Amino acid sequence: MRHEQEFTDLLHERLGELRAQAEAAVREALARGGSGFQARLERDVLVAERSGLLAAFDSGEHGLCFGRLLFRDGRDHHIGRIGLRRDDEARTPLVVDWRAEVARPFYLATGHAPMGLRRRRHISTEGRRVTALHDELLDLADAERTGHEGADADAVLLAALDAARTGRMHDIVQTIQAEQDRIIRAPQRGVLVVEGGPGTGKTAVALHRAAYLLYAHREQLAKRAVLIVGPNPAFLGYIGEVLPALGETGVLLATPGELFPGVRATGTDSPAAAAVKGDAAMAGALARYVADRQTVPGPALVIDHEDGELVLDAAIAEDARAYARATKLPHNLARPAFALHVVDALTAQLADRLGADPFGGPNLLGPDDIAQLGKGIALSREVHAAIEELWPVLTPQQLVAEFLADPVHLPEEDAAAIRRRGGAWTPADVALLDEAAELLGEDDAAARAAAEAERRERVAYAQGVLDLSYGSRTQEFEDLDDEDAEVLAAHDLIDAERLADRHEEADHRTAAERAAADRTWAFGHVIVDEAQELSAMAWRILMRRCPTRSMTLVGDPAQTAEPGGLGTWDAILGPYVGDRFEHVRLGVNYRTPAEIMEVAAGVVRAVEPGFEPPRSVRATGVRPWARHAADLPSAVAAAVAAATPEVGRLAVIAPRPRLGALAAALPGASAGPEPDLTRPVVLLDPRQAKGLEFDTVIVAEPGEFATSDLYVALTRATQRLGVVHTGPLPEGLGVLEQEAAPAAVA
Ligand SMILES: Nc1ncnc2c1ncn2[C@@H]1O[C@H](COP(=O)(O)OP(=O)(O)OP(=O)(O)O)[C@@H](O)[C@H]1O
Repeated sequence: MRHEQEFTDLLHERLGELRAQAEAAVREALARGGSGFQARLERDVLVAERSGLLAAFDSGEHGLCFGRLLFRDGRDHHIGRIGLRRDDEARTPLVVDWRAEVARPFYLATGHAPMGLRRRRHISTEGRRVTALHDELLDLADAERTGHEGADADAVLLAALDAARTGRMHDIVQTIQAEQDRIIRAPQRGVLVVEGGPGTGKTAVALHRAAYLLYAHREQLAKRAVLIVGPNPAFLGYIGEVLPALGETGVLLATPGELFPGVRATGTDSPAAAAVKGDAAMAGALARYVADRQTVPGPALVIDHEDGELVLDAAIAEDARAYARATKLPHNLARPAFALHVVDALTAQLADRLGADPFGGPNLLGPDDIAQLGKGIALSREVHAAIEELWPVLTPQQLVAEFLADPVHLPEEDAAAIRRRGGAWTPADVALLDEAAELLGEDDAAARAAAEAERRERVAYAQGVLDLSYGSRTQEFEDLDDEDAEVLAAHDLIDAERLADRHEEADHRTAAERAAADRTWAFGHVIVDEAQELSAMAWRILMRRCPTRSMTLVGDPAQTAEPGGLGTWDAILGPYVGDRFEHVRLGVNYRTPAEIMEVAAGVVRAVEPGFEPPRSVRATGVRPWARHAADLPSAVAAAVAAATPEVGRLAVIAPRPRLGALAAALPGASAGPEPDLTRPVVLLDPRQAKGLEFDTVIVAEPGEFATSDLYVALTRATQRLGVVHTGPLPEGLGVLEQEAAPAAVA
């Protein structure tokens, strides 16, 4: 213990030195000022690079070193959240980044396959203090004893699983399991589907995979950024601290409704409307709708022009339209071809009339005269108005709003489900907007200008960095040392492409920030959580954002609830990659104790007899309970009062129509569209509860849940589950022990 404490102290000392160096470099660069493009560029590069280092050092504050590998050949490595090296000539590693290849035995070695290990040590810390050691002997011939050899190698894992929840997901670098490690480090290329039941660590694995890929392919991914798509804002808040805690910031977190820059999808669709809008048929309907806007006049348009009347008839418009469509360009980009053709035709018409030889000879106008006529026509406001009428310039917003007001090319029933005049955009509309933007060839100029204006308003980045380093001084840094110099030096480096893009005004934004403002951004890797929920139309957006198809898709078909959800992975991926995707399964549930999982599985088995849930890694001996009540809100309030733990979090999960009454009965609970999950009591509907977890869960009126929603709700608890109902219990929950109401209410 003393030795590991001394070593930890040394690491924190080194981290402090490195932090001080990075801060000094930033401050010096900013003070240097300098004018001119080159000077500013250099300063930017340095500031960005050092700020990346500072972020990594910050992440090393807690649990900097959590493991040690002692090899049979004498090698001895400490493993940490980030890597640090000594300040000697050889830059000797002090602690190795958990993602480095040499750290792998920490996660994979077993007694059967020790990978050269003699001993594996788990080091538990609180702040800078080493609190416990757990040694596993992998070489039984090893006679050395430290007194920390554990009979139970899973003690560290079980302690993590039992810990009270905080409303924020934590990283699992200390306890990644072998099956998870293989997924985290799977090759970057291609589509990897990770499937598993509730609590099998799909989300945790996806996030650690992002961290791993950013480490292993730093140069490429710092440039292109990683996109992580999650089902709702509360979920993104829940997972948002994991990657920063691992020192990674090159990631954009978004819901599918946030993928169209400049649009905030605050509206909601009925399930029927969401299903129609999510269907792949929508792409065809929109394409035909755009084609409808490329019109030919019924009666010819007669245009007043200074040199005489011009007649734009159906024949001219049809020819021009065929010509423009043949370019295969999107609508707005093909319009100049249409306009050109119309202007040429009208010019020929005018020239025929003005230059006609009364004696029947060839036209009297020369090429220059005709060119002059053409110029006049091309500049004519009336001609422009006629072209605009036949082939208007369209924005995605305008097109989709008009389409929704009067949907066409759909069966009447579908059209009726989505018909809407005005109102806020919904998440399902975002997929339509993106589709429209593709069809129209909108160049995003407006969105870019808006993003740029926002950027200018922000406090200067460089000043922000300085403030950050000063601000954090008050917290007294642990001295961390900087790991693998090569890793950290490459951290967040500004890439050549970005430099080349620079104009007079430097662009301080990270790749992730720039990606957020750019509809056409191609991400280096895309991770989709709760992937089973996405509609065919939402997949179209994601595939456009990831032309390399380097993707990790995470989901559980048994938890599918969205009406537009697609079902099988073959159906989802077939149109994009055929059958060329990897499919892996996680089978151990780390969240839900066996007692609760058994009940949840029973609910699914009632409709799907052969259903096999993931195996719970632990049992708590605490049985879930049910309570029949006359009045739901007061019974739930009493159950919450009786169950709220001193530490940890409690969630009440109820059908959406019940939330209002329950919120009134639970004044202390956080509720609404974006609840604060760090509060002791949270009130959610089952969709909001997706992906989250709480120490205690109370499910209200389970008879009103759809089966998949109920399965989600029942599997959110890490410790205790209760059910309060006024109506009958759904099949499968009858096994619950009925409990009397708490004394105060009874
Ligand atoms: N190797 C591990 N060590 C420690 N904790 C783990 C490990 N794997 C998973 N967990 C924990 O188990 C819980 C469930 O993980 P996670 O949320 O990633 O599961 P999931 O498969 O996404 O679940 P769901 O489908 O229900 O959303 C989390 O608290 C996570 O931190």
